[in-house]
Amino acid sequence: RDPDISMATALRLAAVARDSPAAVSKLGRERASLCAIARPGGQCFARRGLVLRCQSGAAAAAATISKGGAADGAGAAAGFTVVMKFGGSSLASAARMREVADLILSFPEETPVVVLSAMGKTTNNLLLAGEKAVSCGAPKASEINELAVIKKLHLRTIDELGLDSSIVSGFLDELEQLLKGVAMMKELTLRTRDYLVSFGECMSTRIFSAYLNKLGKKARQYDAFDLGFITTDDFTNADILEATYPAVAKRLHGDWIDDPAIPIVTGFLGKGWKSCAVTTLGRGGSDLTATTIGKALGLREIQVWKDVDGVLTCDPNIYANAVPVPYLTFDEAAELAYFGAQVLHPQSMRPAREGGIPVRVKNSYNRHAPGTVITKTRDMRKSILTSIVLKSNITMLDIVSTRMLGQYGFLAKVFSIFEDLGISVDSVATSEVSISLTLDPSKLWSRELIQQELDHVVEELEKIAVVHLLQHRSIISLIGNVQRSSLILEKAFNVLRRNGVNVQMISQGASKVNISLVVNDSEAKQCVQALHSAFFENGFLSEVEEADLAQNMAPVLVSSNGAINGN
Ligand SMILES: Nc1ncnc2c1ncn2[C@@H]1O[C@H](COP(=O)(O)OP(=O)(O)O)[C@@H](O)[C@H]1O
Ligand SMILES: N[C@@H](CC(=O)OP(=O)(O)O)C(=O)O
Repeated sequence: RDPDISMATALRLAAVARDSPAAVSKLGRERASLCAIARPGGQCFARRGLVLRCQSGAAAAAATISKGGAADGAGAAAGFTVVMKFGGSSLASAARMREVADLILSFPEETPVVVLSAMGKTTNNLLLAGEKAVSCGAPKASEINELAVIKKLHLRTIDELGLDSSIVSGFLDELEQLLKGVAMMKELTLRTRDYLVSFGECMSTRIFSAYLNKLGKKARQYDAFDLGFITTDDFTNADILEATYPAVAKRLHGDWIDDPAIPIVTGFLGKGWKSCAVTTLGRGGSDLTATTIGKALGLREIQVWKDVDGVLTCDPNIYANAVPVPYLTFDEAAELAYFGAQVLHPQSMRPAREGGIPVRVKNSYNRHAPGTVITKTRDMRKSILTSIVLKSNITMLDIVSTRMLGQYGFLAKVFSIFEDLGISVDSVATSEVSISLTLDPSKLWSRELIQQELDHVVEELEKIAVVHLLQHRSIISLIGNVQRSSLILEKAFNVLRRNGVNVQMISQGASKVNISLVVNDSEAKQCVQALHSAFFENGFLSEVEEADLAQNMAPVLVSSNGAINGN
């Protein structure tokens, strides 16, 4: 009976009224009013500055619901409930687009914002086409095989969905012109590369939006760079800036009020704040687009639909016995992604964590599988090891001080060299006179001159240390419960010793959920398989659970007279 509540509060109440009627059953007529507010029409009045007065029957107490309200109510205010993101694997053909449309329409109770990646392997093909254009010469640019593959896929999809080819023909012509331009210039800058790959998402979203409209479900296409996604100007790996959240909320919300239609947004893309050019958020960046929209609109849930039954205990391409992990925390998911699990973009958990919005990883090929739910906290009591991640082809540096500098002078100097060269370090293990570390391959891969760069790092470090550069190494990351680290390490080293594998570096933070082990590339896959069978397939986890249970019960016996005896 609050006489004056904000729209955001009203919407939260409305959501409770709609989603859990039992919790508000005593409200009777008020519940009906609240449910009405949850409908798009109800919310529009308040958003436009009009005031809703909720009269409660005989009691005549009224609640005034006025515009007010924080950004966290914006999405709900416009009626949006979830973000549904579909990756390239979910959108590889016309048949898959039909499936995805059917999937979205199978949730009539939801009003989604849809985020799409490029169709199938289009991003890879665009990148390959760009690289070929650099060296093929302008007359040959039109004949690049990947260009033909991209044209064929999009035109066939359009045809099979019964749409008009004009939806993509302009993009395909411009793409060919762009490749000719690259061929003429004989160079592909990072900025041009981002513009080039943006064609994938620009076309997939236009096709899908037209298809939904054809089915009679009103949809509206958005290019993220026009929607308000403002980023740094770090082409190929841009960061989303704070201004994005209110801008995206305002635009989606305003458009919905004027003319409700399901937004179909390009994933992966943004607009550089200085250059105003198209930027991309790093490979797999559509996950980040989805979580950013989820936070901007304060939605109930962010769904990322993939081609696997959720986040699995390891990469199914490395080991087919991988099984889904039902629950993860944002920290675990971020660590997993950062250390190489392709299933999620490394930065994508940040907006979801900040907005406190659950992320659900689902399989668009198996929609009834429960998937993985990622939240801020989860019950860790039974958790030991959650997932094993492999990051291959990394470079390790073994740096031993020549003792020219004191201990902290040495560490400071080593890290300042990496800072000067703009190279990120992944994992570190250190003693008083030596440091072993691994370098972030994604930072190196995005550059052309990897070997020269590494030589330069070594040259700089050799001024103060003896340096061994060790290539073709892999990091195996054990993502698990930090409280059980001794148990995880005991088991892991047992397995590795039995397999004759020598661990070359180990790194574990104090509070982190990740233990990283460095081994040779050549033995890494076999290690992951052996570790997976030992932890997940041989009843180990249930054995530990039983042992824990026995241990917790054994020491404390309650006698019949109620006295407690330690044992
Ligand atoms: N731990 C893991 N759990 C699930 N999938 C993983 C894992 N590690 C790697 N993958 C790979 O990630 C793929 C899904 O991610 P991605 O290709 O980015 O999907 P999408 O393109 O649909 O967004 C899976 O097909 C699988 O091969
Ligand atoms: N199409 C981009 C962005 C993306 O997120 O793709 P996917 O959702 O298919 O991983 C890429 O391939 O990197």
